[in-house]
Amino acid sequence: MKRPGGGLGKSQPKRTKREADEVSSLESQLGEAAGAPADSQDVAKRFDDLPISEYTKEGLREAGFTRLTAVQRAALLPALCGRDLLGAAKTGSGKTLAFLIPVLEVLYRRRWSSMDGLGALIISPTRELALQIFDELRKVGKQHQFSAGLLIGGKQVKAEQQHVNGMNMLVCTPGRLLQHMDETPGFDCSQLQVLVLDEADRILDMVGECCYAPLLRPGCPCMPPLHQLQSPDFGLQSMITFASVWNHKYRNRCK
Ligand SMILES: Nc1ncnc2c1ncn2[C@@H]1O[C@H](COP(=O)(O)OP(=O)(O)OP(=O)(O)O)[C@@H](O)[C@H]1O
Repeated sequence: MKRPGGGLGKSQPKRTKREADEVSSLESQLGEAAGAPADSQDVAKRFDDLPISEYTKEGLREAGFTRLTAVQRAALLPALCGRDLLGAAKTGSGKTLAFLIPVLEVLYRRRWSSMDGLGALIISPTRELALQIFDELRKVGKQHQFSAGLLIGGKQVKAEQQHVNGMNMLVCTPGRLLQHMDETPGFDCSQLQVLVLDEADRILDMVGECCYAPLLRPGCPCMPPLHQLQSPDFGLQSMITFASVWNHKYRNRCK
């Protein structure tokens, strides 16, 4: 796990004028895209043509990603515009980048810093998947300054507790997340900007019928109910859920 403020990649100075200009330009491009009818939007085929930061583009280039997959073409622009997303696509179709890029970009545009706490929570059903997501996050987020942590079973919870409250992004499995909610003093998810459930159908099978509101456990003090997180008093901009199979059970539970 990275230390608070340690960043996903190299250390960088405070936000520069170039970054501030880039954020306003991105906000205006995304504002236009959000206002345009969906069928009139020209969907980018290459990452370089997307309205995303140079840091993310550089991370993608370094990792060898140039062209969007079909699920990325369908999901990225709406998610970048801050819309909630409910998607299903088969294994290996590139869902991970379809949610990691919006996570990085929402925090970047909101000028999230090490002082702002937990801004993005990505929940995955298994350790192996969580680890894969974390590895991909480290690659594409390399140029950003955010701190990121991986919370999965099989490690000493005490060691994680020393750093978890300083993380901007967490990739976790449901059981370990619940453990931190129960046992880590000051663990706070109330400032979340983006919430991602990968393989949401499997997560819901694991945690039962309590669904997303309040995510994993009704009445949990460190995680306000979803409707509150989405109110103007809180900042949740988007919730992204993906499954590898689309079925009625998944759709009904996500309502
Ligand atoms: N645009 C892209 N160009 C090239 N390779 C890509 C692209 N997007 C994703 N990949 C690669 O394709 C592989 C599968 O992607 P990913 O793990 O995101 O799929 P997934 O749909 O999440 O599958 P799973 O359900 O198994 O997690 C990964 O190795 C990933 O790095």
